[in-house]
Amino acid sequence: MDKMDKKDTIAAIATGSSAGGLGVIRISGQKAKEILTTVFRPRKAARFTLKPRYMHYGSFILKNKGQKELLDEILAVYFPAPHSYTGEDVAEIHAHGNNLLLHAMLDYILSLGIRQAEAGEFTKRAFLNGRLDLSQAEAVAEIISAPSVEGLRLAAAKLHGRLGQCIEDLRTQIEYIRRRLCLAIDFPEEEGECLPHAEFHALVGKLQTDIEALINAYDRAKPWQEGALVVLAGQVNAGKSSLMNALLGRERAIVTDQAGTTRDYLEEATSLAGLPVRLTDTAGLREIAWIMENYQNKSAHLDDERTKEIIAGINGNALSGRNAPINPIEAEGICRSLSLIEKADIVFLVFDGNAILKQCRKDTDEIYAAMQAELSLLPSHAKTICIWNKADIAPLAQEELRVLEEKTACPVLSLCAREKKQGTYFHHSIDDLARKAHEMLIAGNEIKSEIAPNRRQAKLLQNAYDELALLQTEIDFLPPDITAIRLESAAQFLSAITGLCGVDETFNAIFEEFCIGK
Ligand SMILES: Nc1nc2c(c(=O)[nH]1)N(C=O)[C@@H](CNc1ccc(C(=O)N[C@@H](CCC(=O)O)C(=O)O)cc1)CN2
Ligand SMILES: Nc1nc2c(ncn2[C@@H]2O[C@H](COP(=O)(O)OP(=O)(O)OP(=O)(O)O)[C@@H](O)[C@H]2O)c(=O)[nH]1
Ligand SMILES: [Mg+2]
Repeated sequence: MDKMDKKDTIAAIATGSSAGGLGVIRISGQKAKEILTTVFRPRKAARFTLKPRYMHYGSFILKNKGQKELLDEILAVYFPAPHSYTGEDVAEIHAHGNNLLLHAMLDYILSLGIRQAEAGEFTKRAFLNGRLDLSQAEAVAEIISAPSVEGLRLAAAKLHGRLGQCIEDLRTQIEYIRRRLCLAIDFPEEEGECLPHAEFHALVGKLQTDIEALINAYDRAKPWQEGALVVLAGQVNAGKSSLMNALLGRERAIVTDQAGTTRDYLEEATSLAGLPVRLTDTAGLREIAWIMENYQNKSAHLDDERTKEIIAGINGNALSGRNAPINPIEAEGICRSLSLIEKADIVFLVFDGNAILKQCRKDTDEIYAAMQAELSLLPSHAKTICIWNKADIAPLAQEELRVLEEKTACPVLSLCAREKKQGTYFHHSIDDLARKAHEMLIAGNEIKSEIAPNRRQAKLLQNAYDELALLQTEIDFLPPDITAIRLESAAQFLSAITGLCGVDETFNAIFEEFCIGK
C-alpha cells in the first residue's frame, strides 16, 4: 500500500444498484470538503457554515459550460478526520435513489479531479487507519451478504470486536507460556521451576480447547453464515432439474425428456424453510456403475488429469455397452457432479421411480439394489435425502418407503417434482422436502455461541491448533528454544485473523470481495 493511495480522494455510490427511496454518494480523502462545497448549494446560503456531522439541506448543483444545473434536492454531511468511518475527511450526499441521477452526480464529482473507489476501499482505509481490525472489516462484508438473521447476528458481534477480543485473549495466553518458556531457556538450571512439563501440557491443552471451540463454532455457524450447499444428484432423467425448479418456484433449469439435458451445474441461492442454501442442479450420472467401480473412495478432488481419465475410461468401458463415445462435455459435467457431491452439506439423491419400477417390478429388495449404485457414490460423511421421484406414475406404498428408509439408512421421500403439493399417489410435497432438509442441516448446528469465525479465520485457527498439537508432542524431547518457535508461529496465525500479518494477496482478496462503495 503506497502513500499516494492513501492520500488521493475517492468517491462511490454507497447504496444498492436498484431504485430506492434514497441513494448515498460517499467521498473520502483530503478533497472531500472541497468537493462537497463545490456541488452543494445550501438553502440558506447567506449564513451557511458547514457544521461537522450535521445534515444540511440544499441542492446538488452541476456547472456545465458556465451554466448551473440543479440535479436534485439533497442532504449533505461532512465528517472531518479523524471522526469518520474511514478516519479521513468524509462527505456524504444523500439524494433520491435513482441510478441515473446518482451516476450523473458521481460522474460530475469524479470530473472535479478525484477517483472512483475500488471495491471495499472505504473499509480498507478504515482498517489501514486503525478504525477497525481485520476481523471487523470482514464483518462489514459479512453483514452486507449475510443470508440469514442468525448470520447477521454473528456478523454484528464480530463488527463489535468480539472475535478480536477472543483472539487477543488467546494471544495473551500464548505470550504467557512463551515467557515462562523463555525463562527456562535463560535459566536452564531452574527449568523445572520455570515451567514444569505437566503445567506446560495443561496450559497448551487449555489453549487448544479454546481454539477448538472457535473452530467448532465455525462449523456450526457455516450454514447460517454462508448458506449450506445442497446438491441435486442422480441418474440422467431422474428429474433433478424439475426438482430444482420446483424448489426455486420458477423455471430456472432446462427440463426435457432427453437423458443428459443438464451438462454444467447450476447454482442458485434460495432458502429451505428459512435456512439459506446454495441449491445446485448437476449433470446426471450416466455410466454410474463404471464410475462407481473405478472411482469410488478415491480422492475427492477431480483435476484435469482425472477428468480425462474418466472420459477415456467411460469410452473404453466394455461394460457400458455403448457404441458412441460419451460426449466429452457430458463427461466433464459428470466429473463436476462428482466433485460437488463431495463438497455438499446435503445431497438430494433423485431417483426415477418410473425407470426403477420398469426394471424391478415392485420388490423392495430389487428396488434397493437398483438404488445402490448411486448411494455408494456418496462420501460417508454426506447427509443424504433419497427422493423417489415421478411417484405420480410410479407410486410406492408407505410401507415400501419405510422399508427403503431402513435399507438405505436415509430418509426417503416420495414426490412428484412437477407438483408442489402432496398427491394421491405420492406422499410428500416439495415443502416436506424443504423442511426435512432444513431439519437435517441444522441438526447439531444450533448456534450456541455468539462468536463464530468465517472460513478464512477458521483456517488460521486450525493452523494455530496444529502448531500447538505438534508442540505437545515435541516438548518432552526437544529443547525449549525450538518449541518456543512453534508458539510464535501459532501466535502469528492468530494475528493474521485481526491484523495485517500475512501475505498481501490475502489482504487484497479480502477487500476485493466487497461491493463498490463499501
Ligand atoms: N450515512 C451513513 N450511514 C452508515 C455508514 C456511513 O458511513 N454513512 N456506515 C459506514 O459504513 C455504517 C456506520 N458506521 C460508521 C462508523 C463510524 C462513523 C464515525 O463517524 N465515527 C466517528 C464518530 C463516532 C461518534 O460519533 O461517537 C469516530 O469513530 O470517531 C460513522 C459511521 C452504517 N451506516
Ligand atoms: N411424470 C413425471 N415426470 C417427471 C417428474 N419429474 C420430472 N419428470 C420428467 O422427466 C424428464 C426429465 O426431467 P429433468 O428434470 O430434465 O431430469 P434431470 O434429472 O434433470 O435429467 P438430466 O439433466 O438429463 O440429468 C422430463 O421429461 C420431466 O418432465 C415427475 O415427478 N413425474
Ligand atoms: Mg437436468
